[in-house]
Amino acid sequence: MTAEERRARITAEIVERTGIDEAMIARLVQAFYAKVRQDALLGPVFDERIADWDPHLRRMCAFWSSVALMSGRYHGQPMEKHLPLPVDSRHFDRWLTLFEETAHDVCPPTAAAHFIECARRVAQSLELGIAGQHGIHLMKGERFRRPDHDVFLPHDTGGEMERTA
Ligand code: HEM
Repeated sequence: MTAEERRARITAEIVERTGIDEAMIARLVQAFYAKVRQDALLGPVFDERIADWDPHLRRMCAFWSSVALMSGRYHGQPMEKHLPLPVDSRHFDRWLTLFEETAHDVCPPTAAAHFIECARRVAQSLELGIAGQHGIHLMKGERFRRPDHDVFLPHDTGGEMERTA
């Protein structure tokens, strides 16, 4: 079996088990970013960088198709895009909360669980990468927290650049 055939087989298995298809991905992406754009913590971080949302949403559909269905549709470098962002564990927690809410609203339970598992994995690796760029090697269970003057926050919440368990 070729690598392409193996990938097609894995995709077919995920589709059969979860019911995820491109239409469900499009609904999830639309609903999630509608919430993100309204969010006091995350909205401004995106507004600063995304002028035209249509290409971003198309990229995010391709990304989720690649991650959730192993379709190979996305060709990009998310880590590079996230390293310069003024974010820390607070933003990742909020991102995941909104994503999980949306997945449960938009998808059947098995599909939601699959998306959420993938999202947690990618979020963790992005947070590890961002911490690493600041010279902090996060150990298992540790989180990346920056001083507030170095991070976008809608209001003052306190904190130093540190690891937190
Ligand atoms: C702290 C939470 C997050 C924030 C504030 C954030 C913000 C952003 C922003 C502003 C961009 C556009 C960057 C640009 O075009 O210059 C972006 C792109 C992207 N984000 Fe995030 N993000 C977060 C978490 C995540 C997570 C957890 C994932 C995956 C599960 C993710 C996946 C992506 C992808 C795939 C892109 C497109 C990269 C490309 O252009 O190819 N993000 N994000």
